[in-house]
Amino acid sequence: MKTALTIAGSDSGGGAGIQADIKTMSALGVFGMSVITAVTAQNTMEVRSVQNIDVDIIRDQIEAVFDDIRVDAVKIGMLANAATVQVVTKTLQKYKPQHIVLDPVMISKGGHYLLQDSAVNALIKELLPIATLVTPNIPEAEVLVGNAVQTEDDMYKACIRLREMGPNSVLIKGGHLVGDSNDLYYDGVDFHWFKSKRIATKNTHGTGCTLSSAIAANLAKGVTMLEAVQSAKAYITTAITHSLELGSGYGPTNHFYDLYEKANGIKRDV
Ligand SMILES: Nc1ncnc2c1ncn2[C@@H]1O[C@H](COP(=O)(O)OP(=O)(O)OP(=O)(O)O)[C@@H](O)[C@H]1O
Ligand SMILES: Cc1ncc(COP(=O)(O)O)c(N)n1
Repeated sequence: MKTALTIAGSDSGGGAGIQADIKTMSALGVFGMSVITAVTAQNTMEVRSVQNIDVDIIRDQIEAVFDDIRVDAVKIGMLANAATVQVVTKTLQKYKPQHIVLDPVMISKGGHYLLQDSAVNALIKELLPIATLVTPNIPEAEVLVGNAVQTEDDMYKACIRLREMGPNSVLIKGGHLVGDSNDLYYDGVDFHWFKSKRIATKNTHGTGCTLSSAIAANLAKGVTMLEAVQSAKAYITTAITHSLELGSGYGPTNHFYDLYEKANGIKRDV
């Protein structure tokens, strides 16, 4: 069986973070493993408190997995602070996984900081250069490139700038723009739009986590990056279309594989 490892924060509400990642990997028929960087007390409305995990324990979790189990792809989400960015980078450099999908999580839907401002520099200098793909949303792309990203033209420019910062490829997500929810991909040669109509729902908690995990799961199965993003976009679109009315805030996406299979005519490949 193919495997994928998520390095991210825990969301007690189950909609984002590690929980969304493992649900996505399971739905796509990939064996999910986890390194927990922080424990958040969170629901669909708010992040109440956060306990960052000691860097030694983060390093030990990564080493425990890699020293024993083949890892076909890695997905990185919430990293909380500079020390965590540094230990994750250093430990991954030791094992050199083939695929690293970096979702540069910064702020939750409810406005809580999930990455300290002082960690952004370490993320740019250390982690971006070893990423296979980086998947910022619009506000994250703005922080990383240092200017506004609001139009399609801005997205093209930000993709080029981000790629110069070291990752093999870039996917800027359009979920935070008005109008359709179109994501722009750039691999240094070609641009590619992954488009979908905006689905009228407030239940979009964990959409970025789900998308990046689906890309990692697809890469673990051995498809090309373009195929991995294409089918992950189909997965997240179905997951948002059938999102769940749970809680009073931003509800979670839906990971029932049968819905995805039906919507896209794809058979499970385990
Ligand atoms: N209302 C929507 N309708 C259709 N697609 C959407 C919608 N909202 C987000 N998406 C898609 O979901 C994916 C994640 O994008 P988004 O910009 O929401 O990421 P994000 O802000 O990092 O997510 P999160 O922080 O909630 O995990 C993208 O493919 C985006 O186009
Ligand atoms: C542990 C964790 N990781 C990531 C997110 C981002 O998701 P969202 O922007 O939907 O709140 C989150 N809220 N919590």
